[in-house]
Amino acid sequence: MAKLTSRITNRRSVSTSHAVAAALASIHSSIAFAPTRPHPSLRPHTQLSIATTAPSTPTVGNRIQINQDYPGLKLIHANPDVYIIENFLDDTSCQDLIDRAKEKGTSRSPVAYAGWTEDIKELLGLAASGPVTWLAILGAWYESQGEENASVISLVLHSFRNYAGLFVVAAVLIAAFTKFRSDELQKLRTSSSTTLDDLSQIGPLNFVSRSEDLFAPSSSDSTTMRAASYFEAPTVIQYEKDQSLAPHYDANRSANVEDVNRGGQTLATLIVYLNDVTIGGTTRFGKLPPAVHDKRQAKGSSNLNIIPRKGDALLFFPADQNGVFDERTEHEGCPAVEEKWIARIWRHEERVNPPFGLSDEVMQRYL
Ligand SMILES: O=C(O)CCC(=O)C(=O)O
Ligand SMILES: [Fe+2]
Repeated sequence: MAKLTSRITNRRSVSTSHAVAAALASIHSSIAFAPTRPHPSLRPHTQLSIATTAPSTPTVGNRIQINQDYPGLKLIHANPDVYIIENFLDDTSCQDLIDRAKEKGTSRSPVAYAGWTEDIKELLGLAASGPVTWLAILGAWYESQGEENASVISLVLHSFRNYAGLFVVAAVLIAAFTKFRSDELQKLRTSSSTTLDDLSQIGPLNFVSRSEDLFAPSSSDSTTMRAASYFEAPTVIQYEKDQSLAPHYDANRSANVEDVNRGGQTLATLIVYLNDVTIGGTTRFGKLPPAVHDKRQAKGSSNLNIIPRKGDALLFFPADQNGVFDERTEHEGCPAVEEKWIARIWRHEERVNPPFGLSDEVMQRYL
């Protein structure tokens, strides 16, 4: 034991461990881990991608342009902009969307763990720069105690070997934690839903064509693709009593990696309420103040909290025109007391190819 103590205070041992630490640090920095941020809080995001985390926000810029002359468009919160569009869909279209969803059959709404790639990188980075490195060095130093002629070289070699083993263990534990987290997220969304991409039907057709008019690029926009190219196919969502969607973000801070097949970042969310709801089932924005003068604002709520009214649409922008995540748009579907039906279109940053988006043939034929 005396030998151990003398070695640990020995100058050469200290500088050796510094050298090993520096060597190991250079290994994991060359793997280019993301810089570490405060540990994320668990939040849902739905694919509906439910976002688990609010990012450290770079400045949010302007939202995408919309047709400001769209009939019935009413701004109920400015910066971030939230609009209501009265009578966006007629009763027949609302009922058709419900009937088509029932006909196709709905299933438990999926929840994707948005930001999982960033979270894994971050956790691996934290583990690698902290416990993995120090345990590797400590283990190597401990092993060297048993050796007759322990040298700096053997200490370094032991440290590298330990580092590799511990890194694999950390990666396995982080993967298991990520899977657990992903399973937990599923509980935060209890509705059922389906997508409708058959535009020969009146409900989906009217929803998509009106959304095209709303999102149509202005004349100053150089975009040549038609507006519906950027849409995910409409999703119809049913909430039965007590079903809800916990606070979440529709944007994904890792959209450029995780949502490449879905057109990248979600730049706008358009929700149409398909039936009247007199109690419960409101759409609440927990970071925004109430729209006190609007009749759709839930009375007594200290946040922007919209009462579903058949045919009305709600429009907001989860990210700016460059895809920068806007954490102020966090929102939730409050627990339903009465049955609630909505239809949703997400407008993405890029073309959304089938099967998530609409095919060129369908758009040319029906729109
Ligand atoms: O049900 C609601 O009111 C909100 C739905 C929603 O946020 C979504 O589908 O992303
Ligand atoms: Fe949402």
